[in-house]
Amino acid sequence: MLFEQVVKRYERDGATFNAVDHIDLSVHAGEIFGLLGPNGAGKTTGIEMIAGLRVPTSGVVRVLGLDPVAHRDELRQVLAVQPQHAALFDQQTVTELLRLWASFYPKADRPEQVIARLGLTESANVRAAELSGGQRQRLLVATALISRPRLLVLDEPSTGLDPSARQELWGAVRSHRAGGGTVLLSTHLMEEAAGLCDRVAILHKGRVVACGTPGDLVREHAPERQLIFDVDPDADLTPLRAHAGVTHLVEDRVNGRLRVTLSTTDADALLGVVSGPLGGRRIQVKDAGLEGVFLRLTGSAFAPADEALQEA
Ligand SMILES: Nc1ncnc2c1ncn2[C@@H]1O[C@H](COP(=O)(O)OP(=O)(O)OP(=O)(O)O)[C@@H](O)[C@H]1O
Repeated sequence: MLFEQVVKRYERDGATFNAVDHIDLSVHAGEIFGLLGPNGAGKTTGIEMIAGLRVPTSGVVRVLGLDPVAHRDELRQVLAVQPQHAALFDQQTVTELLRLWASFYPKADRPEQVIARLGLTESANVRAAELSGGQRQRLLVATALISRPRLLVLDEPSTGLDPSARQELWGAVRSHRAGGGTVLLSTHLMEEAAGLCDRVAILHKGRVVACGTPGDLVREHAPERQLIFDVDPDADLTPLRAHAGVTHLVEDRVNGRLRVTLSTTDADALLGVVSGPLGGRRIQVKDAGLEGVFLRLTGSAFAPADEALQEA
């Protein structure tokens, strides 16, 4: 999947703006690629251009070598998109709907297999209208998975899923990749981006502000770590304050002890000082992680998992 200088311009209140603003992006065969960005960053607009549902204002979009607008019918055989919202035939059961979907594709998976993989077995005979939000979301993902597409595109697939359903979804995504498929997904969940995706692009106001493996992005944009520990109240913190790798240090009195929280680019060396001469106890080390990268580059926090659950 390739984007070259892609622009999508919309009109709002009589003015135009670029919801997607000169994006270059390539997703390699066999990877799980995550699109992250605050609300309104342009993720869905990008996904809809991949699906051929929106025409770029300018630039080039290629999906598996094809132009999604000109070759939509051809692409439909090898690309599947799970939209954020979709109308389903509400009177059909989960199994009936998936049988119908499977019948459109020559090499589709068996409905029972996809149902089991996404933890929908207990809902197999439930009509779509009667599914819970999370079950309906899994059914949407199932309709995309069943055709065994070369490129699977998921728009916020974890929305509304509880933690165990999320694990099942991630298992299904990984096994799609293991079977040779490529996956592009948008997400608001840090855990999903960091744990599931091989590479991620962070979008902000229609632009790609960073792209790479989660590990590389953390090393490049948020290398600091936090050390939190307790010491005796009369401990001498001068060596820590003087250390070139310490960027921030805060002291709090907690139950007669001194609680120190510091940010550092040199956690390994400082750990030696804290646990050795300084006699630090209850030492915790925290990474800024992808969350730190996101915060630094977009100015917004990732939605906490609970909030993402409530969105459904
Ligand atoms: N048809 C449209 N006409 C005008 N503006 C639009 C249209 N569709 C989307 N937008 C605007 O374009 C911007 C990007 O929207 P988009 O839905 O692509 O963002 P997103 O990153 O998917 O957001 P979210 O995380 O909230 O789903 C937003 O400001 C949105 O309001």
